[in-house]
Amino acid sequence: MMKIIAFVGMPASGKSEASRIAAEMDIPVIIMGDVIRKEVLKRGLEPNDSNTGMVATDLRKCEGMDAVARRCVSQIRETGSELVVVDGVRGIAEVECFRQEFGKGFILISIYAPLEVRFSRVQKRGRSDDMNSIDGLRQRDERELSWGMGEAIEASNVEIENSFTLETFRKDVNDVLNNYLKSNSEK
Ligand SMILES: Nc1ncnc2c1ncn2[C@@H]1O[C@H](COP(=O)(O)OP(=O)(O)OP(=O)(O)O)[C@@H](O)[C@H]1O
Repeated sequence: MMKIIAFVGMPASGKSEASRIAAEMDIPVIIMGDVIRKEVLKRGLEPNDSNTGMVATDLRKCEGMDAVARRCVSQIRETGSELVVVDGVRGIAEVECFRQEFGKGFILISIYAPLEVRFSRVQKRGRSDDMNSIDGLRQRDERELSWGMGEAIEASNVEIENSFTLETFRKDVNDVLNNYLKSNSEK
């Protein structure tokens, strides 16, 4: 059975870090945001932050909350890989779409780190769209939750805590992914 693993979690919980670990293990990673960037280019727009946000909202309005997930399904199948990681699941509608498509082969992993820990990491990350106060991060959390992130986290099959060192996290993610790689090769 084809296995699809997706990471979900609050902003700066460590999802990109987890996907990077998968890529290092030579597992194909499908980035949901790329679907939106592709659509931005198709519409002849400049791929900046505001256009990306606008197109993401528009796609969901026109085609439903699972629009981006549905566009990813064919890309996932085209990899021809038995194990694929999907980066960027944000809402329960997307989880339902993948569950419907891949059944028990879809595995959702939530990543958890407390607000204060995430904020200190955001400050170190210094990404242009990052917030510069803990209230800013709290507002970002609220926005994500209002789009169904809370339900998606609740629907996860496994939780990985990322409150410790990066080394510990990398080992934990590696162990979980290896488990699924192994259970694939046993069949
Ligand atoms: N255990 C850790 N110790 C120290 N730094 C960490 C740890 N885990 C992640 N980080 C760092 O914290 C920052 C946030 O992590 P990352 O970008 O992976 O989060 P994300 O969930 O993808 O965030 P977003 O939802 O905002 O895109 C990154 O700079 C990452 O390298």
